This record gives sequence, structure tokens and C-alpha cells, in this order.
Amino acid sequence: MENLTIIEGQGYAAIADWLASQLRERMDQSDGPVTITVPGGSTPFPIMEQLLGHDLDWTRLVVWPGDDRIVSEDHAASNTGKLRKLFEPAGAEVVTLNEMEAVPPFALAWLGMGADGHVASLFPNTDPKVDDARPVVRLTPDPLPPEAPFDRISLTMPSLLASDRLVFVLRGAEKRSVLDQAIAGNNDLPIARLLAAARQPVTCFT
Ligand SMILES: O=C1O[C@H](COP(=O)(O)O)[C@@H](O)[C@H](O)[C@H]1O
Repeated sequence: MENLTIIEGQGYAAIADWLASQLRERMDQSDGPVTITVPGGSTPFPIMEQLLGHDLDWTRLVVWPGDDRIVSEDHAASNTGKLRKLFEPAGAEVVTLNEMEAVPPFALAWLGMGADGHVASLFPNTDPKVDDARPVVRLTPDPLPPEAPFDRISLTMPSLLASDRLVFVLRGAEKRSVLDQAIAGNNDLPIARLLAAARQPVTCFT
């Protein structure tokens, strides 16, 4: 994949620096808002804390959760609730994901990946398609992940692919092996489908 760069062994601060430089570049290109989508789970939040330490005009940032668990925003498992607590005090807007009819193109789609190869909440059992006509879907993972056993809402593959840049941050040898197999075309997991369809630059921090 000529559009793919893998960057290994970076700490949270270095990844946050990289993300900040991407956002700064976009903010320098126009005076308007910069709209991104970000992951949930556990990996991204310490990086977001570091990112918010950067001197950027956060009032110009619009943050879409890439997915969420169907729980109230004050539930510990709510991605949106955690994003609000982090980004809103800095002045950024955080969007509530619902079954809207359209989503904007993203300057950057930051994603995680589960060890089962799911991206956002597009789990293998949901058979996500790169030509899904829906921008957002509700779905039920099967099996339910024990750490977050909830129904989900998620951006679809076309919504994620409508971004100028894809960025993955995934930790651990198990996930790295799933990623490598996906890149090699040796599995048909959601991560493999997304990467095979991606035409924009893709950066993977592992
Ligand atoms: O459930 C989810 O899992 C994935 C991976 O999360 P991690 O904690 O293993 O990094 C995440 O990307 C997704 O947004 C989240 O809702």
C-alpha cells in the first residue's frame, strides 16, 4: 500500500505532537472550522489529554465520535461523554452521533482497532460494506466485547473513507499482527476492508 505509513514505538506525547501538527496545518489553510472524527475505547484518551496541551485554536475544532456505546453520556462507557469532558472546556464542539442523514467529510479520521479487527464499532459480525448507503448505523456486536457489552452506533465505512487522512493508533503485538495480516490481504476483517478501499494517506501508529 503506497499510501500507508507505519510508525512504531512512539509514546503518547509524540503521537499527540503529530496530531497537533496535522490540525495546525489544516487550521492554517482556512479560517473555518476543522472537523475530525476520533475513536473511543481506552487507547485514545491519554493521547487526547496530551493533544489538548498544544496551543491551537480549539474553538475551531469540531469533534465527531467515530462510534459509541448506546448508553447515557454520563455512563463510564460513553465515548461521547468522555469527549465532552475533554474537548468542551477547551472550546471545541463535540457532536452527538445519531442516525443522521449525512455526515461531513473529515479533515482527519482518527481510529482505533480491536483485536477482532473492528474499526469504530464496525464489528466483523456486522459485515460492514465500503458501499453502505447509510452514513451512520446502529448495530449489535456478536460476540459482545466483555469490556463494553453494549449495542453500538457507528459511522459507516463510506463516512470514514470520506476523510482527507486516516490515522490509526493501536497498541500491542496482537493488534499489530491483525493489522499486518489485513495489510497483506490475508483476512477480510473490517480493518482489511477499510484499508483496501482507502485512497488517502493512512498513518498507523503501533
Ligand atoms: O469499543 C471500541 O473499541 C475500539 C478499540 O478500543 P481500544 O480501547 O482497544 O483502543 C475503539 O477504537 C472504538 O472506538 C471503541 O468504541
